[in-house]
Amino acid sequence: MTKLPFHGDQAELISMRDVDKVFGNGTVAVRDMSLSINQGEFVSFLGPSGCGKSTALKMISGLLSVSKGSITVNGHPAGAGGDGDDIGYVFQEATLMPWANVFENVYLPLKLRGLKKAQARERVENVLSMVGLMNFAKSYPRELSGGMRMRVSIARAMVTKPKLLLMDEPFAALDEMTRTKLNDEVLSLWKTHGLSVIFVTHSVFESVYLSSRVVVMAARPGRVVHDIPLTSGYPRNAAYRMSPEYAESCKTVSSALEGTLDNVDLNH
Ligand SMILES: Nc1ncnc2c1ncn2[C@@H]1O[C@H](COP(=O)(O)OP(=O)(O)OP(=O)(O)O)[C@@H](O)[C@H]1O
Repeated sequence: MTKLPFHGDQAELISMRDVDKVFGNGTVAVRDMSLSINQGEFVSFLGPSGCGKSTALKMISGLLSVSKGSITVNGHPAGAGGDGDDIGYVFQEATLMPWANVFENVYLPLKLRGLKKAQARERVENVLSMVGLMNFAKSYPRELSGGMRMRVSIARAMVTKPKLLLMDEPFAALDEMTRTKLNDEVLSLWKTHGLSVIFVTHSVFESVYLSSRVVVMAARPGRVVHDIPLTSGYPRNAAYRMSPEYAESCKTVSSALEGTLDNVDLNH
C-alpha cells in the first residue's frame, strides 16, 4: 500500500486551548478541550451520543461561541477568518431547499456572496461533476436518493473552495453500501483538493477507514479522552478493509471507545 504523507510536518490549522462550552441551561457540553490539528489531516471525532462532538465542530466553525478558552483557525479566532469561504460544513441531514433544483441549491453559498448566476455557473458545474451529479442539475431534491442528496450537500459545501471541511455525521442515515461509496468519495476529495477534514461519527469502522487520526470523546462532561494516530497509509480501499492492520486499528479504537461508555446515562 502506498504511503501518503500525513502532512504531519505542515502548519497548524486549528488550535483549541482549554475550551469549555456551557449552555444556558447549565449543560457542560465540552470541558477543557485542547487540540491541535495540522493542515491536511483527516481527523475523526468519535464518541457516544452527547459527548460534545457537534458542539466542538460548531465552535470550530464559529457557529457557536466558546464559554472559556480559545480556538483559532488558520491563525484567526474561530468564525473570524476571512469571509467564511475557508470552511465547508456538511450536516447529517442534507438540508436542501426542496423548492429549488440541484443547481440552485449548490449555487446558494455563491449567491449569498453576491455572485450572479452567470459568474457562478462554471464553479457550480465543476463541483456537480466532482460529485457525479452533472446530469442532475435540473432535478429537485425529492427526485434524488438519500446518497445523491448528500452528494448535493457536499457539492454545496465545496463550491466556495474551502480548505477545511467539517462533516457532522454526514452518512449516518444512509445504507451501508452508499455509505461505503461516499466514504471513498470523501477520501478522494480530501486528497485531490488538499483539504483538511474533521469528520464526526459514531462508527469505529468509519473512523478507522477514513482518518489519519481519531479523537475519542466521552460524555458528561464532553471531553477528549484519547487521541489515536492511525499510521496505515493511503489510498484506503476494499483491500484495506480486509487487512490485519485495519482490524487491529478497529480493535484499538473500539477499546478506547468502550472506556467512554462507563457511567453513560442511558436515558440521554
Ligand atoms: N443548544 C443547546 N442547549 C442546551 N444543551 C445543548 C445544546 N446543544 C447541545 N446540548 C447538550 O450538550 C451536550 C453535547 O451535545 P452535542 O450535540 O454536541 O453531542 P454529540 O456528541 O454531537 O451528540 P450526538 O452524537 O447525539 O449528535 C448534550 O448533553 C446536549 O444535550
